[in-house]
Amino acid sequence: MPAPPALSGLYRPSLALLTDLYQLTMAYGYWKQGLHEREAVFHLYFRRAPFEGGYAVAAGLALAVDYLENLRFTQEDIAYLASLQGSKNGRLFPDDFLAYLRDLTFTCDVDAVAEGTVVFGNEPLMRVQGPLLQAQLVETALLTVINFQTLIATKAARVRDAAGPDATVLEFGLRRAQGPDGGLEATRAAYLGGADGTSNVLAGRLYGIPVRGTHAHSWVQAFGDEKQAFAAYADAFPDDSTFLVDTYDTLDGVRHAIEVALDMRQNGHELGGIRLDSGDLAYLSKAARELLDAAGLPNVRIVASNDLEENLITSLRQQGARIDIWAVGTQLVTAYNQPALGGVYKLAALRTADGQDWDFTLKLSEQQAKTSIPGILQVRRYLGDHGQPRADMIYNVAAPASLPEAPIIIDPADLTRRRPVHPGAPFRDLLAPVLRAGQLVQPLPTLEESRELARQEVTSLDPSIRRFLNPHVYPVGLEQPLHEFRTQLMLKKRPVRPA
Ligand SMILES: Nc1ncnc2c1ncn2[C@@H]1O[C@H](COP(=O)(O)OP(=O)(O)OP(=O)(O)O)[C@@H](O)[C@H]1O
Ligand SMILES: O=P(O)(O)OC[C@H]1O[C@H](OP(=O)(O)OP(=O)(O)O)[C@H](O)[C@@H]1O
Ligand SMILES: O=C(O)c1cccnc1
Repeated sequence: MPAPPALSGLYRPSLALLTDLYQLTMAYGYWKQGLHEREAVFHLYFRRAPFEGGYAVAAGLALAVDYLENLRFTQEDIAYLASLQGSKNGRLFPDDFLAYLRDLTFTCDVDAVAEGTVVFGNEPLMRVQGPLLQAQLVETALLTVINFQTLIATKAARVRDAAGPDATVLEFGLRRAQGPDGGLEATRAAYLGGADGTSNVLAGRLYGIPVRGTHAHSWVQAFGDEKQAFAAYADAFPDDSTFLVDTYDTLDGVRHAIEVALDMRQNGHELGGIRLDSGDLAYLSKAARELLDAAGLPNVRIVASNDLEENLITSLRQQGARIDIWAVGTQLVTAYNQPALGGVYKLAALRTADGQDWDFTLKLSEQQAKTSIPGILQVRRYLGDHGQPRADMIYNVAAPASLPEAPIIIDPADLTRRRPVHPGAPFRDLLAPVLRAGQLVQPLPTLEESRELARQEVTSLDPSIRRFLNPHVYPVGLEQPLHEFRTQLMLKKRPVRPA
């Protein structure tokens, strides 16, 4: 089944109004000042990996591109904007500006990190270069898409890592997600990050994600007794049954499942699995495994659910739990322990008025870590002998200085953290052309391909970076000349006040 990234068509033909009002008021202001065509460069990045983890998995590019390619203000959008009143009872936007918006299409260049790539704080996941009005206008939608996708893909990668490569991870979160769109898009990101399937049927239909499921407690309650309920389910799905065994007493439930499984076998069918949804999952899974094995049912798989997340899965595995399938809902789709990724979108360069040169721009902050990075940025990833990421260097592609053989990278938040890059180390640049003048350069990877990339990328990371507790900080830094340039700019912009 084809898997279209269907964000734009999902709710309405246009998502042009999926923005904060200030993007539109700034757009009008730029247009009025004649600045709307001035070439600008923005970068999208986050400052800290989520969940106090050592990395994030970049996700959402296909959805972002779908939004950008379909960015049009429809007649209805324009009519709505025309209806907005300013506080003096006049129209907020005049007709000539709305006529300009009506004809607007997205013509910027976009360079981005491929979905599934592991990424770290401060490095751009996306660079948007083009007319100031357009590059600014898309900020909010790009952030809402990339922040959420990257957050959930990262959570899923952690769950997958905890479950181990041989286990199956299912995402069961729709009912407790942040609304219909939160549920749908979380499923996409969870699959990209490492889940194997979902209970979410619309996500299956839209994104081609395998759909899986068992049955609810209500199914058992609806029948006179548990065994009867299992038999009825097996009657409906003789080759696709997983029985939920904990409605009354889990181990009694396992015994009833075994009785029905043996009856099924008489008719040439095999029970697929049982699901445990409460109690001590380590103890119960071991006890259930013993009962199933003793009954000659070693292939019946044990599914566990109940507020699972990566730390609990790690603990259950350490306790020797015999769980084959981890069904993870709420904690995954809501990113329960960190419900937002703080990705930002910052202006970093603007053409000079004569169009010949660049003004590199900076947003200062009281905290050095929050001061933005000026330039037209690229990320160079240096690799170890086995292709494993060793260090990332952010550099300015518009600065003519040639990169030395063994550059020094400097932590943007702490200039005392400097690190030479191993001379001659292999590298690759992470930001690749995606759109040129608003047109797709080449087809994007499929969701399956991005998922496979995420798996390879996460497993290529050193375990010290992957661990959940106090992970090792992966080195990310500015190339020395960029660091020096940024420092000069910071000093220039920060006024010296008398003591
Ligand atoms: N062996 C274990 N070690 C650590 N945590 C466990 C273990 N077994 C289960 N848990 C987790 O403990 C939490 C509490 O589970 P428990 O079934 O006791 O309570 P509950 O969720 O309130 O039950 P119910 O779903 O029946 O209301 C759940 O998140 C569950 O996944
Ligand atoms: O715990 P989560 O990780 O969010 O996983 C999803 C949960 O949703 C279901 O419970 P619910 O009580 O809604 O329905 P049920 O009667 O089918 O168990 C399921 O049994 C899981 O416990
Ligand atoms: O199929 C299931 O078992 C399921 C689906 C969603 C939520 N909880 C369980």
